[in-house]
Amino acid sequence: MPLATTAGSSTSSRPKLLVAASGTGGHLFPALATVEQLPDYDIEWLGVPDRLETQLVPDRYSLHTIAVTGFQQRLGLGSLKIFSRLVGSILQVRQLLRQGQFQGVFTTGGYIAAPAILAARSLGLPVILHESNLLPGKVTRWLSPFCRAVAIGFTDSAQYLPRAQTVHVGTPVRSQFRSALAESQPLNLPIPDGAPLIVVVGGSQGAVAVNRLVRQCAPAWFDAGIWVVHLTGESDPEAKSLSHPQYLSLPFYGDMAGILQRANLVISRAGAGTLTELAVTQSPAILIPYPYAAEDHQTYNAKAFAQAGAALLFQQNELTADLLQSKVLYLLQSPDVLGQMAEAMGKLAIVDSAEQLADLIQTLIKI
Ligand SMILES: CC(=O)N[C@H]1[C@@H](OP(=O)(O)OP(=O)(O)OC[C@H]2O[C@@H](n3ccc(=O)[nH]c3=O)[C@H](O)[C@@H]2O)O[C@H](CO)[C@@H](O)[C@@H]1O
Repeated sequence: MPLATTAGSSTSSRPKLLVAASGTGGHLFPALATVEQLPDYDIEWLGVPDRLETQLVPDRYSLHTIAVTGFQQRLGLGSLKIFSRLVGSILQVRQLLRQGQFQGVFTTGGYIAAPAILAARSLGLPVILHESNLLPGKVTRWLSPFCRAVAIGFTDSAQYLPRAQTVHVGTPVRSQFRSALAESQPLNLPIPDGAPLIVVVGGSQGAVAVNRLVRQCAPAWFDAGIWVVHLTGESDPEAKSLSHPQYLSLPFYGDMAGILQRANLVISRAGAGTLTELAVTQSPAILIPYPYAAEDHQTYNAKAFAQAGAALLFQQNELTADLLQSKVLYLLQSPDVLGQMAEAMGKLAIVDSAEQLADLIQTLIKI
């Protein structure tokens, strides 16, 4: 498949950086937050043709797309196909890097990182990889020795990357989070001032199983005067099945900084992006890791937050509606406990992570 580009490349004497970030909000938002801090760089993007980057990137940067898929555990015909596709995509990225005269690559991991790292390495170009999860993904573990530096979101990730140059920077959050911290803006949602508020978020794609549990619990919460903002994701067929004056359901919401800051309690999956945002906004949380995430990596993330006292952790298979309903009621009636959790969240925050990562890029990738 040929390399596709959505906008013309620019030519200039500024350093040129190829950003390889693709798939989910968890990969894209930290990358966008970082490059916002690199105004002196010419940025172009590498992604795939059918994921979130096609919505988030083209307005701001040229997006080049290639066809790559995930890596399978077992060897077989499928993996041979993936391998030959990988070789093809390495060649495409090599050509892009050479023709575009890029000085280096910045990637947030995942399957797009493999051809990007290998192509850059074959041309002797520096790569900086950011890994937001506590348990680094496979591509990060395999290819981190080829990167000039691996910036990590959790200090404990370093133990899984013994042959990499790791630097702990946390995970960058969008600039909306930093401005919300500086001065809180009114929310564009009709929630009365002072009403207790639960926000439910299932990562950038929503979480159908969590949504179902929340809808079962919600009537008891409404009776207790609690409001619920439910970010359902786009793919929940029952997303519109509950209606109540204290209930707002949205497939996706843009002002995450505002809503998380306003929440008394957040019920969430345990993707690294959302966890970082919860820390920055000091929002106490109940975490329900996505049970089918690669190598159960969300449980590793969630455990770090639970052990710090910032969140309660429940595995989806042990969490009944009764248990969730009563935990939430207990927490919302225990302001001291919520206060301690919020404080513990704040201690996990690295608010200037984007700046730290941008500094690292500027030190290692220049003309
Ligand atoms: C299912 C899965 O494997 N998810 C992974 C994916 O992130 P995934 O995108 O699923 O989840 P994350 O929590 O990392 O990020 C979600 C992002 O979407 C934003 N958001 C969400 C809902 C909404 O309505 N509006 C909105 O803006 C959140 O604020 C956050 O910035 O990559 C992350 C980084 O490798 C991993 O930690 C996650 O485990």
